[in-house]
Amino acid sequence: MPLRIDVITIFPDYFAPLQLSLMGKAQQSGLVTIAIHDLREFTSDRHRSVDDTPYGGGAGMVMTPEPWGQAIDAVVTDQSTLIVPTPAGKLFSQPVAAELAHSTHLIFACGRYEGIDQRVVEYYRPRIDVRELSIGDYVLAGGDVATLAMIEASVRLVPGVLGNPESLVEESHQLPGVEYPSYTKPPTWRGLDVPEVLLSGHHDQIARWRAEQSTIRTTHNRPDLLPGS
Ligand SMILES: CN1CCC[C@H](Cn2ccc3ccc(-c4n[nH]c(N)c4C#N)cc32)C1
Repeated sequence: MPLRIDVITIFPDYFAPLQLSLMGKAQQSGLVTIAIHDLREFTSDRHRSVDDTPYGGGAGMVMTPEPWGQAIDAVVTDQSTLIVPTPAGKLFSQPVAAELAHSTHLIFACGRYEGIDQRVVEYYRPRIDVRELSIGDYVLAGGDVATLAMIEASVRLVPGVLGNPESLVEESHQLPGVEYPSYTKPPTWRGLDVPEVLLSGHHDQIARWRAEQSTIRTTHNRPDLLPGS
């Protein structure tokens, strides 16, 4: 059963990249089906409006609930998971990507303006799995880029999508922390040599060096990922 993904957005063109590279191949292979829906197709006024002023005042506009209700109702099943990208959401992570990769049906609601009327989440929460997710502690202009990131991170984990499953095995055995540095030909580039141990053929020494490099990089760049931190 392929993973089905429905994306609802006011900027369908944002998702053209999903036809390229790994995501495109995953769709061609039938492992994943991705459909993009223009929210404005679900409006009923001649201006095809999707936003209005916020109750309680405040800057900006809020996306009105009815177009979202119409659009989600058009694709939802009892197997659906509704993903709502928002800076207020739980942090998206590799374990979450792995969960989504094993879902049956994902619906991404890409908000804009100041976000989507909260009653959309409240309406679907008793009916299906609803997840408000954030891709990081910075503010984007909408949920579209976050949706692209979450789709790519999740779909690459769908069995059969990655040509070489070995890379997933290596990734899953990744020490707590960041990856070691990678090198390829030429052995010397602009006077800079590849670390000798990588040319030695001594796999135990290479594994030890890579683990050391991962720890050094994690300590410098991401001490929060160190064990016991
Ligand atoms: C000034 N306002 C503040 C609230 C959000 C407004 C823009 N916006 C509207 C919809 C929407 C969806 C996601 C995100 C977002 N930002 N950062 C992340 N990690 C996200 C994720 N996932 C941002 C969004 C801008």
